Amino acid sequence: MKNLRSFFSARETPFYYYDLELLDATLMALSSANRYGYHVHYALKANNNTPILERIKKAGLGVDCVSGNEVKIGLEHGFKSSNIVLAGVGKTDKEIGYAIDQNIFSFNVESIQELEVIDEIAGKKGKKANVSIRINPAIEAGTHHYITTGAKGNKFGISGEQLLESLDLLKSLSNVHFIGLHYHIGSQITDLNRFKNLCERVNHLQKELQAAGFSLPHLNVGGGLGIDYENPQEHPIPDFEAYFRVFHEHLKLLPDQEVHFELGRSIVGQCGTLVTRALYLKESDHSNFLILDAGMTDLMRPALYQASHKIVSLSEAQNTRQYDVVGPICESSDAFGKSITLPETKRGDILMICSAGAYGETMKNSYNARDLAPAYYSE
Ligand SMILES: Cc1ncc(COP(=O)(O)O)c(C=O)c1O
Ligand SMILES: N[C@@H](CCCC[NH3+])C(=O)O
Repeated sequence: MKNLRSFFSARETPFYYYDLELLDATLMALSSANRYGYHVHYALKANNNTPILERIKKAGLGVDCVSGNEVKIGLEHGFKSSNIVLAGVGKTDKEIGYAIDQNIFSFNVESIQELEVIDEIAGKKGKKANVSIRINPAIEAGTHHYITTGAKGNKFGISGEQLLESLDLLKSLSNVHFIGLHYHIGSQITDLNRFKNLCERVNHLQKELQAAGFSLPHLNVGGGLGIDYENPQEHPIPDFEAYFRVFHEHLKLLPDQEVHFELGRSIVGQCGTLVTRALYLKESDHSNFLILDAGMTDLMRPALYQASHKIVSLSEAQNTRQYDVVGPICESSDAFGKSITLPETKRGDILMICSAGAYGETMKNSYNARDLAPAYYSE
């Protein structure tokens, strides 16, 4: 911590700091837990910084993208097009055309109309596009409702029934190759039973598809494994062993069927920290405010999902106090936590907002004409 304190103190705040050794250790743990030959695609939306992507590529992962630009970033960082999947409910014709030109591994198709558009665009190019159909299994992920994606009423994918009703159409489209099913039920899922429920839904639909004469070579079960935001120091690496075991034990695979995952947060979440300084302290009748120079423009998750990130103070004070920790943005939702116990803090003290590696920088913005926080790395 001593070295970090001087590294942090010498720099203008706020900024992101990444522990690349922790990222490497996380990638090692992921790879040793994957004893089943699963294909893991990194969800690039979680963090697309070059040093991070370089390590992920070196570890042999593919990428999961949600826009043409993300496909481009993946390719520019050396990921093979045969290891790239593209999801998204609103793919534009331009993005579809680009991904077809790049020969990506598969489109994760989110509506019947999109399927027809991909078929048409591929036909014009004289190509055949691989497609997996994204299924909304209508199960609860037990996470904040803004980050469930496979529950009733979510915009993602189509129902299993809709797929079964569309099989004749699928057979009739000559420019798409129906290779698999795709699922992703949500993010920051800590109850592994939710994934067991997913496996049961997958098994059920696979049985119906087989009865209809479809044996698909690929199954993509998405990502969503959560991290420990409360105790990041105690649990810096998620339990990938237990996670993969759920799928190994509960998925009923067809002979030679390949399984794909799309993990984001669990790979990069814990290696990133938002480093900030105390700007002002202000007591009112109701609150004791600690006003930071980092805010919701740097890390949006607390304002958007009432998410809580552990705050660590580098103050050396012995006594503690409770603070309402807020940012400088002109929004009352710009707060990192209420009644947080911290060492007594004074203007200029450095604080770390932990577990900010995933959906931190990729969601940062310049509202209030703010500067974008830069990134530094442990190497
Ligand atoms: C389609 C898709 N795949 C994968 C992910 C990655 O999720 P996570 O970062 O929770 O692993 C997301 C984000 O929720 C997603 O929307
Ligand atoms: N952005 C969300 C996760 C959603 C990912 C995309 N479906 C978060 O910060 O937790």
